[in-house]
Amino acid sequence: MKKARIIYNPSAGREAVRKALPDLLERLERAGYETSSHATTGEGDAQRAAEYAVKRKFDVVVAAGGDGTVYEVINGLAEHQYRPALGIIPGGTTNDFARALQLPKDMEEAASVIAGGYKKPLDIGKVNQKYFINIAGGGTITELTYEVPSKWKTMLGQLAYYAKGLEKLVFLKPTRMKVESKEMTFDEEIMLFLVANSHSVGGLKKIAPDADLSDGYFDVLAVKKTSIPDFIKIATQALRGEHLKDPSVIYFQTAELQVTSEESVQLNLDGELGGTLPARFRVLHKHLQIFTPPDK
Ligand SMILES: Nc1ncnc2c1ncn2[C@@H]1O[C@H](COP(=O)(O)OP(=O)(O)OP(=O)(O)O)[C@@H](O)[C@H]1O
Repeated sequence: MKKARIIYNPSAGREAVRKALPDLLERLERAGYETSSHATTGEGDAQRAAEYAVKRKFDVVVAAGGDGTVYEVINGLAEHQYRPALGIIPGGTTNDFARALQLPKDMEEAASVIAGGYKKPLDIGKVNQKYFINIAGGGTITELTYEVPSKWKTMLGQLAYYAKGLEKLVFLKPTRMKVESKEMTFDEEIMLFLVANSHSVGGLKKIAPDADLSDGYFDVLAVKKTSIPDFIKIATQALRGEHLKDPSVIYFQTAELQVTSEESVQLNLDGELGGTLPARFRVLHKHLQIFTPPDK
């Protein structure tokens, strides 16, 4: 019998996953899996739980929670030779990656996607000794995701991110960064820097419109130094995916890049604080088998 383990964050999404867990387990059992679960206890625990699942040769690991839980689980799986297939249950506040995969918002329906058995080999990103699957970023505006207090998330849900974003905009300042790759090299003052594996982050579903999770490339987007009103204009255009023609926007594809700065720049990996520059980014092509809705 195939073994599936659900690693879930009991505090995510106002305890939504904790409440749904019995139904999620039952859905997988009906699909023929022997199931077990692990409730995470705090930072780093989902990664340790994923490493345990690798060691015990589970067939499937399910990350149930928000993007932070998915990020930790990926980091527990990525560097091993044997890697269980990954299922995702969107139970967090924003669920960017689940959205990029076009998973159903309803957790039981997302469990049915895993039960359905259709999966694809997808790319992930490696940066220094860490891994990400959705989007990595740098620049003061990207600090907002890990600076949102969890109390705000409980009270406001996704609005908490917009509130923090507005606060960050007021203090937005450019950072000088040097980006080097085979395809493009620049040394500029940057308002926002993104290395996208998928096309969607936050409410911006077309921020990296050409990003494809299995093409072997990152889509790199940088916004050069602008005034705050111009930055807001570009952000508004990004809602419709119309920001790429702005002269302040640099956009290109590459499988590998090196980023350095003389300033202290924190890296945002899938919404979590993931170390600082300098950083070397590399695509690990089709590195993880991930359950998705079948192609239409
Ligand atoms: N039992 C727990 N109690 C409190 N915090 C936890 C617990 N388990 C994990 N965490 C923390 O929660 C973070 C991840 O939260 P997660 O992304 O799953 O949910 P979220 O914050 O509601 O959603 P989103 O990331 O989409 O905003 C982890 O980085 C970890 O530090």
